[in-house]
Amino acid sequence: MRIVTGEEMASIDAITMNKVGLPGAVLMENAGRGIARKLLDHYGRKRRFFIVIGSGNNGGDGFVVARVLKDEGAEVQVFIVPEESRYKGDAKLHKRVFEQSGYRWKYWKDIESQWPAMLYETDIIVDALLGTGISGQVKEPYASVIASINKLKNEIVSIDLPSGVPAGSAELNHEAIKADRTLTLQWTKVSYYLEETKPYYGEVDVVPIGIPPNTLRHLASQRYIWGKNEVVNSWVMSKPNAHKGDNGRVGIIAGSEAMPGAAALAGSAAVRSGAGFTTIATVAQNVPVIASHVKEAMYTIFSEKHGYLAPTETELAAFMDNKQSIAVGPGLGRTPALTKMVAYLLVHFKGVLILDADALHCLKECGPIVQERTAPTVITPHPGEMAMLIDQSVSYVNKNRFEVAESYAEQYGVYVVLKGPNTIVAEPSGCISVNVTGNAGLAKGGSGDVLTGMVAALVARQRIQPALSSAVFFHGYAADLLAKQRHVLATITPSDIIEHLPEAFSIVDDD
Ligand SMILES: NC(=O)C1=CN([C@@H]2O[C@H](COP(=O)(O)OP(=O)(O)OC[C@H]3O[C@@H](n4cnc5c(N)ncnc54)[C@H](OP(=O)(O)O)[C@@H]3O)[C@@H](O)[C@H]2O)[C@@H](O)CC1
Ligand SMILES: [K+]
Repeated sequence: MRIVTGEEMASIDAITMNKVGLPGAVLMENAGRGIARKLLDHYGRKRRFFIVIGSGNNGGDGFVVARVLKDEGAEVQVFIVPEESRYKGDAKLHKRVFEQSGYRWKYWKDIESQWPAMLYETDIIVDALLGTGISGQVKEPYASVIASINKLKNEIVSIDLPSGVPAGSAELNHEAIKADRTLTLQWTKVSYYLEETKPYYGEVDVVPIGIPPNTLRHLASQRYIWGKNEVVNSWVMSKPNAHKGDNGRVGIIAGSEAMPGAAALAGSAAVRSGAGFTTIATVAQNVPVIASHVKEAMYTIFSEKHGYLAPTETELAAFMDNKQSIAVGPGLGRTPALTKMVAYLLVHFKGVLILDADALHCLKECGPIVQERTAPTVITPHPGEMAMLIDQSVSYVNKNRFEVAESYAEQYGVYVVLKGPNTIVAEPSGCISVNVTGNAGLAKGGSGDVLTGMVAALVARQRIQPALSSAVFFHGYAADLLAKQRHVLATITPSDIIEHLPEAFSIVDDD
């Protein structure tokens, strides 16, 4: 499933109309009919609908919804916001079809003074004011209509997107509809995955409108949702007679005297995610503690300085040998020795190198080496670490997650796993996949260490892009399974996530 901006949606609509030959009025009929069907299925015919309609094609969808609901016997009141003369094209056509079906609309401005009272007698407000065609700040009279609707307690369902919310960005410094549900057309929009705009959408459901998949080849951007189907379809099963070497040799360089837990979590997650051999490199005094938690791993003791790892090149060279992937970062602390270690691994390690947590802070100094590296490099920053890497604020990163991840991946030739709600995986090619699993239970120290271990295990035995996106999926999916069982998100711990990985992985039935 693709994720699009308003401009992209408009260009695919235009290609469908002009090159494929499917008229816009048919797409609008499909859209309105699909939405009406969802409304009837969800709320039933006995509910009272109040549809507010704007002047563009989103309003045109509203006329189709109103007609189909009325045809089905539902109680529907229809109000238009602009002057009647503003309608043109497909919206004008469907306004006429609505009228010629024997149905009537009223002007919003004529009922404005009584409408809060009218709405007490209404169950559901359908918002067909503005869609993907909005530009700039919401103007009057739309701004006042939106503000009035938001004050009510009625259930609000938006068509395509909540009116006022831009489709492709989080630029929102004006009033926008706060929907309970959004029935979005054909594909979800970028702003649904951005922290600032997501809450406006409420629950989201996708309504196909009959755009042929073939038209997608005209889309330059490649943003996808990575869901259960993608995980299952891309998963490479272990051979029935596999031996442990076939399942990947994974190295985890993690932990310092004060932070043994990060190494235990990352190592344990790698083991639970199916790594054939997991070797944890850490400081000597940590080994008994970590080994009591991760019995299946092997241990390498690196030289240290004041309780922090400071391996020699010989130690690093020996550790790299035979490994398909190495993750470095969790619990290491930011030391000059870490920068040297990261630089050495970037140059000499020929497998997949995953840089996380403290190791990310070395990247700014190692930029040119990263660009020269031919083996895959993966970085797993949270928004704060991403902001540090590009010298921007966290809020800038949150508002521009897609662009930030994509441009860093392309510039440095790395795979960026930008964490947060709806974690993004950006490939150096510009392809982006977005995760839809996970919940607030993951917002805890240690949760990132678990993901790092999972990533290290999966990239060692699967193709890199599906491995990254699927690791993120399983991490969130385990949290969702826990949420279903316990309901209290705050009580979910990273160790619980690791324990629930077998259940999460069961969707790929890898036995
Ligand atoms: N055939 C198709 O293409 C299909 C499209 N589809 C549907 O169409 C939607 C996109 O339609 P669209 O492009 O007509 O834009 P849309 O969001 O309805 O509104 C644009 C109008 O709003 C106004 N306006 C703009 N900015 C404003 C502002 N800041 N503040 C206030 N008003 C503002 C401006 O009106 P004006 O002021 O010029 O009267 C402008 O004309 C899409 O989301 C989907 O629902 C589906 O039916 C499938 C087929
Ligand atoms: K809308």
